[in-house]
Amino acid sequence: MKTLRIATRKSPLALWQTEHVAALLRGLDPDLEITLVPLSTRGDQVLDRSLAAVGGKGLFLKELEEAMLRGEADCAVHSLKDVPMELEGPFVLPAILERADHADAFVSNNHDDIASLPYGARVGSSSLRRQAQLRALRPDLQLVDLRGNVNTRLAKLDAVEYDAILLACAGLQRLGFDRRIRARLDAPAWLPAPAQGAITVECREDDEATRTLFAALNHAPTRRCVEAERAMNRALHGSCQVPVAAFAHEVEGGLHLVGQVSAVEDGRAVRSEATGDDADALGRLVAQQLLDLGAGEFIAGR
Ligand SMILES: NCc1[nH]cc(CCC(=O)O)c1CC(=O)O
Repeated sequence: MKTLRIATRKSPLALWQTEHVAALLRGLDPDLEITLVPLSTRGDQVLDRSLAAVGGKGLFLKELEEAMLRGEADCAVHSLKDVPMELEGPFVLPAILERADHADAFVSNNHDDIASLPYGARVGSSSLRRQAQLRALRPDLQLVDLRGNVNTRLAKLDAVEYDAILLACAGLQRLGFDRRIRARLDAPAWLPAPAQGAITVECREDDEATRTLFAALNHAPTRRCVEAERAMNRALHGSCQVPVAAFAHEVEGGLHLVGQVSAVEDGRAVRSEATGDDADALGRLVAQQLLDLGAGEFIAGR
C-alpha cells in the first residue's frame, strides 16, 4: 500500500485517537506512510441543540464517510459509542481496539462525588443516559445541558458554570486529564453507554487492502463485548432520545451483559442481565428481558 489516508474529526480527542491508531500501525509496519485528513462534521457544528433533534449520531460520521466514498480517505477513526447501530452505506469496522476505561467520571473542583454534592447543585451533562442515572440517585440536582468537546466542557466547569460535570474517563485519560477525575462511576452500579471506551476504524467494505491492514489491530474480546452491547441497543430501537446503558465483560462460559433503559423525566429504570456465548443473541436476549420488564414505556414516543 502507498500512503494510508485516515479521516478524522478535528476535536483534540478525535485527533488523539487517530494519532493513536496511526502509531499502532507504524508499530506494525514502520515503512507505512500515513497522513491525517481532518474534517469538520455537521455533528461538531451543532452546539446549541440536542444532537438527537437534528439527526443523531450519524452526523459525526457522514463527512468522513463521504470522503471515503470520494476516494479522498481510506479509512476513518471513531469513538465506537458515537457510531450508529446500523452503518449506512458500504462500510465495515475492520478493527475495534482493546477497550480502555469503560467508566464515566465525576469531575468537580469542590466536591468529591455525587453523594457529597450540596442540595440542588448544578451538574452539567447533555447525555440523557447520564442525566437519568443522576436523577435516580439525586432527584434534587439541577441538570444543565453541557455541549462541546472535552476541553470546552472542562473550561466551562472551571468558569464556575457548574458544580460538577460528568464525562467519560477514557476521554479524560487520553487527553492527560486523569487528575480531574474525582470519582469513577463504575459498572455495574453506574452503567456506561454501549461501547464506551472503545475506538474503532471504519473503511469501505470493498477495500480489501485496508481491511487486511487493520485486522491486526482488532481486539477480539472487546469486539465480542461491544457487539453484545450494541446488539441490545439495536434490538431496543432506542433512538438517542432514550437513555440506554449497557456493559458486557468476559466471564467463564462467555459474556455477561447488563443493560438498562431509563425514563428521562425521573430516572425510573428497568435493568436486566444475562450470560451467553453468542454476543448478538445475548444482546437481543437482554433487550427482550428489558422490554418484558416495561422498557417500552420509556422508549415509546421518543
Ligand atoms: N460523546 C462524545 C464522546 N465520544 C466518546 C467519548 C469518550 C471516549 C470513549 O468513549 O471512547 C466522548 C466524550 C465523553 O463522553 O465524555
